[in-house]
Amino acid sequence: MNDDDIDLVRASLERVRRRASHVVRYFYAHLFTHHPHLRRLFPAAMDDQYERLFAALVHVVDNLGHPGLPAHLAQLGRDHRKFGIGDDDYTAVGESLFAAVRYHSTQSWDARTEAAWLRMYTTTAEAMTGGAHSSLARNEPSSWEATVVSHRLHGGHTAVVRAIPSARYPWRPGQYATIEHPELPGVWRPYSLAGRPGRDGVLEFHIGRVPQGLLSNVLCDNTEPGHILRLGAASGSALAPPPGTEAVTLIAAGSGWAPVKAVLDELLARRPTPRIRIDVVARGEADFYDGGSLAGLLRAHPCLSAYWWYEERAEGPTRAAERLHSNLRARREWTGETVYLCGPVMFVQETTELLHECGLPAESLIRDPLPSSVQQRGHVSHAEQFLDPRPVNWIDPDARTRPLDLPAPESHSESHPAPQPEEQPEPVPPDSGSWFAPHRTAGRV
Ligand SMILES: NC(=O)C1=CN([C@@H]2O[C@H](COP(=O)(O)OP(=O)(O)OC[C@H]3O[C@@H](n4cnc5c(N)ncnc54)[C@H](O)[C@@H]3O)[C@@H](O)[C@H]2O)C=CC1
Repeated sequence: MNDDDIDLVRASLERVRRRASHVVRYFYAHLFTHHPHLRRLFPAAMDDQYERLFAALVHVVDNLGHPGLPAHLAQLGRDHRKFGIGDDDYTAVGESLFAAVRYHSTQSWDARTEAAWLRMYTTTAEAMTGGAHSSLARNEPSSWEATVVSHRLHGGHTAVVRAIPSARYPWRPGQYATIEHPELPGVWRPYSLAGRPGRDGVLEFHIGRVPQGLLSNVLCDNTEPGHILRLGAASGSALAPPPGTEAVTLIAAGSGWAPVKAVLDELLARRPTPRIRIDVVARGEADFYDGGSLAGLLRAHPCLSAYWWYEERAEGPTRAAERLHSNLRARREWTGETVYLCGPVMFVQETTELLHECGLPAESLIRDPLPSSVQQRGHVSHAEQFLDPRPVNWIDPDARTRPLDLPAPESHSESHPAPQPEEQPEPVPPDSGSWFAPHRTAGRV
């Protein structure tokens, strides 16, 4: 497809974007009417699926022409083998997609637009089926069964689940796996792989509870050793900093610690080992659920220093992040440093902006690998978000409205001294009260 095609498809999608929820409902109605056998591939409750489909479509269209898109689609096709879909099903999906966009485009749909959509969809489907065929040629399973060997729930909100797959499960630090639980057939969600690949074959996942969430809450509350989960192929980029990196800062908030832990394990196995600083942001002092394993690593590796940032009682939920940000701002030297960052979407975005302001080059920042379809929970227009605001994913909604009357910012640490910036950090501005604004909604898995 050429640049004209890309422009036509983007313009056409932009026109139907504000009616996203109608488009996806029409799409599924069309698909299930004409191909009823495909209904079994989807969960019983489809609400979340509506958002995910449109977000995935927007993600592809936004990235048309990007050199990384074919590899991403091939990986998606490999992962879609877990649904048991064949090449013909891609044709069926394409027909329903065109029908849905055409129906909602009314007068703006013409022969040129249709031809551009056809070329876009054919290229996309070929890249996905190509990925599925190569995976089949390598004799990979279409999905893996994994038996839960341990389950620990921390602070009532984050579970560390360890499971052993029935066959070798290839993955690299920074990647994620989609999981299906027997209690929720057809509901798949991605979770980062933590720990080190290959050591004992056991896979580790950190699952945060999500208000009104489905799979995350079942994995927190109704999962125990012996349960069998199903996993899709490991996906996403392998994100460890390049070999030869001398200084690395790893920043994790909440269960964003999972991929950071995997990257950390890989870095610690390197010789020479880089100098590593870790900043962990958590809701409260007791809420860093994996402190025990980090404390062990700190004792064993002198190249490592770690800092805990957490909210005090009665503080707003972004105060720990603000204190970390003041500290990052006060750190003068970013040359030669590689930073890996993972956590709630808004936290990642704000920290990214701050690091760039501090002079960290864009290429030195490695960010959360989760695809935007997962992070953004639906790429809808501002108007639609305003009319249908998403819940803010915070465990204690009242905490957001408490007045903030706080002492000067300070940092907290365990095992190692608190970071002492050379200069006083800038005072933290009072909470602007914008926590409820729709654009600040944090995405969750
Ligand atoms: N579980 C996993 O495998 C992975 C999870 N993630 C993401 O990490 C996040 C972790 O969620 P939880 O553990 O529930 O984290 P959380 O909700 O407990 O947040 C952790 C900390 O991040 C800061 N924070 C939260 N929202 C913020 C905001 N809007 N602005 C500034 N700072 C904010 C707060 O200081 C908070 O203490 C989720 O969004 C998830 O999508 C990312 C990659 C992997």
